[in-house]
Amino acid sequence: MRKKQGRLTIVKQTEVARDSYELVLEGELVKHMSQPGQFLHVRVDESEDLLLRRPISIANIDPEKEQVTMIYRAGGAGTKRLAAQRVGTEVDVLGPLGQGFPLEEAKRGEEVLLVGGGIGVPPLYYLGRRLVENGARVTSVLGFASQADVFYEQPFKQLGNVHIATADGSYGAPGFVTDVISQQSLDFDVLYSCGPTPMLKALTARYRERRAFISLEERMGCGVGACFACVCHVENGQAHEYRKICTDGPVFPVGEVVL
Ligand SMILES: Cc1cc2nc3c(=O)[nH]c(=O)nc-3n(C[C@H](O)[C@H](O)[C@H](O)COP(=O)(O)OP(=O)(O)OC[C@H]3O[C@@H](n4cnc5c(N)ncnc54)[C@H](O)[C@@H]3O)c2cc1C
Ligand code: FES
Repeated sequence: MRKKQGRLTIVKQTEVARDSYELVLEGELVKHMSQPGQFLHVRVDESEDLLLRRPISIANIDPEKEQVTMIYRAGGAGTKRLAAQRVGTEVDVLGPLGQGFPLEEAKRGEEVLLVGGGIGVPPLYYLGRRLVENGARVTSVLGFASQADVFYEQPFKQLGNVHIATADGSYGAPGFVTDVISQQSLDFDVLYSCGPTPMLKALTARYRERRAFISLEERMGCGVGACFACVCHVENGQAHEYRKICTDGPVFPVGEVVL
């Protein structure tokens, strides 16, 4: 597939939780974006010291306005630089990249469980919107470190039932998303998840035999299949069998790759 790259203009940049920003970009490149779970590779600014792009998931798309929303945590040098960019600034974006969540796996009327942790929550919002449009019934379980980190509870509530968990117990249920799933006896036809590796490992251990899909947000370099920084091994595969998270993923069927 031909690489897509363009300059998008910042039309909104708001802090939605502690050190977490909702960034809305506008421009022609957005017309190529439609698959939930794909990501954009963002050049945070034009300075020489931050040449490496940062991968950030698509959290929402408004095709009519040609706007894409991302939600990111400003944790390191690059994302902090991005958070300092103001409305009206142009940002260099490569994408959409990767293989997103398979929407067709959830049929009309089926129960879908969205399980997100921290910066893994954003791509599940656009996924949930598309699933609801397709007639699936969506329940979301969203985990955060603390109350100050919680974002997008209301938008998710518009899609269906929402359960929030915080690790320190300051909001919602105390503990992890997996605790909530057990306590509430939540079941599903299809599960989609994105979040930290320990969470994805726990879900894989439980739901290996189920219709479940996980998105990996851990390792990335070039974003386009050229550098091998994102390689992961296939479960029970030969030593030479691998997948590239950037081009084969970031979404994989549960149990396909070694976490
Ligand atoms: C497919 C994908 C989707 C993602 N979606 C989101 C999202 O929607 N919201 C969000 O907040 N974060 C997301 N991330 C994580 C985000 O890319 C990292 O938090 C970010 O790159 C860290 O950059 P930094 O400038 O804060 O840190 P720095 O420490 O300055 O980063 C240094 C280098 O390491 C890389 N790096 C560091 N941590 C990560 C990481 N966890 N994943 C990938 N590369 C990393 C950076 O890209 C950069 O090249 C996603 C990651 C991937 C792979
Ligand atoms: S990030 Fe370079 S090959 Fe995947």
